[in-house]
Parts: sequence; structure tokens; C-alpha cells
Amino acid sequence: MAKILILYYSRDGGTARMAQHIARGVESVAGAEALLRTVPEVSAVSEKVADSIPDSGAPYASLNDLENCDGLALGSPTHFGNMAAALKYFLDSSTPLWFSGALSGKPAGVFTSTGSMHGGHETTLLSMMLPLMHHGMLLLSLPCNEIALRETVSGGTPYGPSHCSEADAELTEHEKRLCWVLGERLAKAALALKGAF
Ligand SMILES: Cc1cc2nc3c(=O)[nH]c(=O)nc-3n(C[C@H](O)[C@H](O)[C@H](O)COP(=O)(O)O)c2cc1C
Repeated sequence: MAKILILYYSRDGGTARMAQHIARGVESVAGAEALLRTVPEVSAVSEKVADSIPDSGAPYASLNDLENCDGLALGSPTHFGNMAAALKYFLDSSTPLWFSGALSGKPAGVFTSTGSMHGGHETTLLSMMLPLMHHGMLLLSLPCNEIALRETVSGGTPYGPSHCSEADAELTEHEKRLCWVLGERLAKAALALKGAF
């Protein structure tokens, strides 16, 4: 069994919807299981901290979830061309796993929901790759022979799936397909790489 952790932050639901489609791709592969986890908002010391379990949606991630996964899909909205602070904050707590090498050799992919077409899909995806590379993870692309990647007129990049949420648009069929493809590729890679590193 390969466990694929789909770890994301979503303020308005776009990234969360992408996560669901990635999970479907993961679970299309025999022997693979998707685990959906999110992270709380970052609060200033003067604010009330988040409850340890969210009122609705995916549970909050722990470092154990990261340590025990066989593959990782990491997702964030684009915030000023970058990953959102809440996700960065969680990743900055992962130094124990950096030192132990717990994520080294595991496959990973990234995804983002972005307000506008030219508002930073690729830069956000690249920003999420950086900490994963420091962890020694093996980054997966989307293949250019995938028709949805060639035909999309909204989100979707070789660096990972993206969604253009302009005017509250729903995910297009191409965007959904590319999320699914990332999930499927992660599951297959995790099964093939298990125990190899
Ligand atoms: C603080 C903040 C910064 C944002 N920065 C950008 C940006 O740089 N480019 C862009 O196109 N959209 C930007 N947006 C819009 C979000 O990327 C967009 O609404 C996205 O779909 C939200 O994802 P979510 O529904 O998962 O929260 C920003 C939104 C917020 C709240």
C-alpha cells in the first residue's frame, strides 16, 4: 500500500477542490490510498489560535502525516505570486524531518489555485518546490503528451496542475484532468519507489 498525502491550504475553496480531484487520481491506482490534510491559518500572538480540529473539511496535518507518507501533493492558493503563509509556516516546522531525511527519495508534486491567468501560477508552483527539494524529494512534472496540458486555455502547467479562479470560475475539465493525472502519477511513482531509497 502507498499512502499519498495531499497537503494543502485553501482560503476560498479552489485549492481544496483541486485536492479532491488529485485524490481521485491517486485512488484510481490499485494499492494506493489518498490522505487529505490541511493546515490552520497563521495567527498573530494577539489573536485566538485555531482549534486543533477544523469545524469542517480535511483534518489538520501533523508532522507524523508527512513522515509516514510515501508520496506528497502540496497545494496552495497563489498569494502574491508565492505559496500562502499558512502553508509556509507549516513547512517551516518540518526541520526534524529535514534532519532525519524522512522525506528523502519520496515523490512529490505541487498544485495551485490562482486568481488571474497571469497572476503567478508558475511562480507559486516553483515556490512550493523549493522546500521539497531541500527535503530531498523527487519532483514530478505533468507530461507534455497529456492532451489536457496542450489544449487548456485556463490552468495547467508542466510544473503541476493549476486552476484559474477568475470570476469564481469552476475547475474546467482540463484542469480537473490534470489534477487527476498528478494523483495517478504520484501513486504509481510511490509504489515503484517504495523501499528504493
Ligand atoms: C493575500 C492574497 C494574495 C493574492 N495574490 C494573488 C496573486 O498574486 N495573483 C493572483 O492571480 N491572485 C492572487 N490572489 C487570488 C487567489 O490566488 C485566488 O483567489 C485563489 O483561487 C484562491 O485559492 P483558494 O480558493 O484555494 O483560497 C490573492 C488572494 C489573496 C487573499
